[in-house]
Amino acid sequence: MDSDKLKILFLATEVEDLAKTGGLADVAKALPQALRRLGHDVRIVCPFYPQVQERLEEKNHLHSELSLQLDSLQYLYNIHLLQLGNVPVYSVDYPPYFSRQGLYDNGYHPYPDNGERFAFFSMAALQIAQSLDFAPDIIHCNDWHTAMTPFFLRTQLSENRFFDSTRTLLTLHNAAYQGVFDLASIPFHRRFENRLSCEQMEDGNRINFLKCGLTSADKINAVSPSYAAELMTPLGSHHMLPLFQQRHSDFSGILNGCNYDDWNPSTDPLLPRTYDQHHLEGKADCKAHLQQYLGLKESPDTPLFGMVSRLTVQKGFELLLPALERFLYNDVQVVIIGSGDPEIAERLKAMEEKYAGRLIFREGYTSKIAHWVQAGADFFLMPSLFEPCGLTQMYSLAYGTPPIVRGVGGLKDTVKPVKDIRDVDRATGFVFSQPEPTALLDVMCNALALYREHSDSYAKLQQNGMATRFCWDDAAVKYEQLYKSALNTEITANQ
Ligand SMILES: Nc1ncnc2c1ncn2[C@@H]1O[C@H](COP(=O)(O)OP(=O)(O)O[C@H]2O[C@H](CO)[C@@H](O)[C@H](O)[C@H]2O)[C@@H](O)[C@H]1O
Repeated sequence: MDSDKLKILFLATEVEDLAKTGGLADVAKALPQALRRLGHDVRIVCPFYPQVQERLEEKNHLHSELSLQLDSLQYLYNIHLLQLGNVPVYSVDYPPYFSRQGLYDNGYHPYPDNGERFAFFSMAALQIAQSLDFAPDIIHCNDWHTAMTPFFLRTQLSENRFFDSTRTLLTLHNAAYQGVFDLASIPFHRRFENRLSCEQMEDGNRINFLKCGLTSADKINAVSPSYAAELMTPLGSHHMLPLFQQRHSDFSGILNGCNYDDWNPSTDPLLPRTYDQHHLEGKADCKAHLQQYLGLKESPDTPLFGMVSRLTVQKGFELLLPALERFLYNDVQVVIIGSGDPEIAERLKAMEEKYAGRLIFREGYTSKIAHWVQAGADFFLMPSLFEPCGLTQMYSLAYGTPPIVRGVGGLKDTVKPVKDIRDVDRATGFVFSQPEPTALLDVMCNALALYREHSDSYAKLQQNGMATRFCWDDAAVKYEQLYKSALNTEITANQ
C-alpha cells in the first residue's frame, strides 16, 4: 500500500435508491459515501435488477459481453456504470439471473437458483475489477450473497497475481441467513466441489455460503458490538459457534450509522410538514396526516404506535401479536407497515379486521409511507427476537418517536432505557428483555402511561432521542481502521 487512500470494492446485492428490501441497502448506500468523504476510492458492485434499469441512461453503458467461462459453462454479461452521489456503481447485467421482479424471491418462495445466481455474481465482481484494472486493497463483502468472493480468491484465484495484495472483509448484517444450497443446484460450483471443506458444508452435500466466507475472509465484523458479542454465545451464534470461536481474533463489531441526509425531519421532502427538536408543531401535523391517510380517527391525543418492518420471525411478531390482543383494548392506535412472510401478513390482516379502527396493517413496501410513520407515530415498535443493528429505531429517535425495543444486539447499543416514567433522565426509549409477550406488553403499557400522565417526561424522551447521533462518518473511520488492520496483519503474516 503506497498511500493512506485505499481502493475498496464494495459488493452488495441491494443498494438504497437502486434496489432495496431492507437495511443492507441503507448501509450499501451510506457507508461507501462516508468512505469517499475520507478520500478512499470506493466502488460498489451490485446486480442489475429491473429496478436499477429504471435509473439507466444511455451513457451508463460500460462494457458489453464480458465472458465468464467455467469449464463448459459460459456466462456473457454486460456492465453498466451508474453514479450514486460521489460513488461509482458497477451493475452486473445478466438477465437470466437478475431480470426478475423480486431480488431474492417471487413473493412467496426464494428462487431455487439463488445459490447459482449469487455465486456467479460473486465471481463476476472479481472479473469486473480485473477488466477495469482496479486492483482493490480491500474487497468488502456483505452477508451470504457475496460471501463466496473470499472463498474464490483463496481457491480458484489463489495464483492470480492481480489480487496479490487484496484483502477481504466480510460484514454480517444478518447471520441467520446463510445461503445453504444443494450443490447440484449450482452448476457454477461444480468446479469448486473438491475445494470445499467439511466446515463449509451442511450434512455432507449442501454448501453453506456464509461459512465459506467466514472461513476465507481476512477479517469479519458484525454491524454492532453487542451482536458481535452475541454471535460468540451458543444461543446467539445461529449454530455457528465453533466457526466464530475459530475466527475470534479477526472478529469485531462496528455500529451502523444513520443517514441523516435521508432521515432528517427538518429537511425530509416526503413529510407533509417538516419539524425539528425545537419546533415540534410539524410533528402533530404529520400525525394528523398519517391518521387521515390510514382512515384512523384524527385524534391528536390518542397515542399512535407505529412499526415499519420486514415481515419475518426475527422482528418479534410472535411477541407482538399476543401483546396486541391485550393492548388494543386501550384507546390507542397501532399501524404496521410491512412486507415479507405471507403467513405473518395473513395473521395481521385477521387482527386488523378484529380491531377495526385501532389496528391498521398495510402490506407493501413504500419508502414514503415509512417516512410518514416515523414522523406521525408517537412511539415506534421494534420487539425483535434478535437484531444485528437495526436502523429503523435510529430513524425513529431522529424523528422524535421514542422506540420500544427488545434489548438485544444493536437495539441494546442504541436505545437508552427508561427506568422511571416520572423522570426519564437521559433515556431515549423503552427496553424489555425477556422474549415474552407479557414483557413487551408491560413496556407498551408503561409507554402509554408516560404519554398520558407525564407529558413532560414524554417530551424529554423525544428531545433526548432527537439529540442522539449515530454518524456514518464515525463508523467509516472504524471501517478504515479495520481495513488497515486487515492489510497489516496479512502482510506481517506473509513475511
Ligand atoms: N414495508 C416496508 N416499507 C418501507 N420500508 C421498509 C419496509 N420494511 C423495511 N423497510 C426499510 O428497510 C430498512 C430496514 O432496516 P433494518 O436495519 O431496521 O432491518 P433489516 O432487518 O432489513 O436489516 C438487516 O441489516 C441491517 C443493516 O446492517 C441491520 O441494521 C439489521 O439489524 C439487519 O437485520 C429501513 O430503511 C426501513 O425503513
